[in-house]
Amino acid sequence: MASPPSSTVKPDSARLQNGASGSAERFNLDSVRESLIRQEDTIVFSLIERAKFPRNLKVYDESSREIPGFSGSLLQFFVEEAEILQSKVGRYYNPEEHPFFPENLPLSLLPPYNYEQVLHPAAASININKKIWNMYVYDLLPLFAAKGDDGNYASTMSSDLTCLQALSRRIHYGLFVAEVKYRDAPQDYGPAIRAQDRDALMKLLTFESVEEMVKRRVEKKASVFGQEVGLNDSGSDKYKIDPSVFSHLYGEWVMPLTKLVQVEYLLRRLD
Ligand SMILES: O=C(O)C(=O)C[C@]1(C(=O)O)C=C[C@@H](O)C=C1
Repeated sequence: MASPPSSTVKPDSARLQNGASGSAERFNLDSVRESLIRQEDTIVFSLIERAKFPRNLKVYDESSREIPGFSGSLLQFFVEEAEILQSKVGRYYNPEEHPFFPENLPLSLLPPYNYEQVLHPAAASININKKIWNMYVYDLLPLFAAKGDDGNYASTMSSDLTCLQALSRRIHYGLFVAEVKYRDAPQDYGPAIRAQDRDALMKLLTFESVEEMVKRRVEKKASVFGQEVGLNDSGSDKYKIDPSVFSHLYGEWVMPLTKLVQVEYLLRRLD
């Protein structure tokens, strides 16, 4: 596998909005990867927080009729209402943010912040949050949340919202990764885009050595951040979440979905 390309984008030609990296100065493959690395911390911390509560299956029951006039799960109600509020204060002006329930979101009551537009307008049509939702609720939660019900539904859903938004932000960050890669090598990506060749695009944007590093790093972060800390020992082998859950999460879902976002974006990059 060839070593990952380094970016040739001039810093002034495109500035990344204030993203998770906190940097508005550079837009290149290194800065985009730095943001992905920082977002790992957010994801690890948010899942550790969710692990304080048991599964609380009632929250995810789509046939429940708990909320008068609403058909769907308690979590669907909670996230929809949270997004309405967050939209009113401008969350979705940020091109890094993607709502789970984009239908009928109210306009912001605040004036838009002038985020630097580095993405092709086609980015606005890409939202894979339904896949992210199903992955989180049906695949990921059973891997780390203890069986049981403690009735703490509101706190559980608050944690779920934080996890879902962190995962969605990370996975849709593939839009920025793809834009950098295209700008770095239009001569490589152009023919595959014009041929609408998904497989060729997937091959071009995949770096297996980077993926291996990412999996090892998230597992290590989970073992550091999630370790039970006592005063009398130098470290324990008890963790709030089994660290291998994180390498599995990234290997099976986070990176494949980030790559799917990259392919979807690149396919439309020359529209
Ligand atoms: O770092 C990159 O080049 C990316 O495209 C990001 C990412 C990831 O999701 O972490 C995805 C695909 C690559 O194979 C390696 C890593």
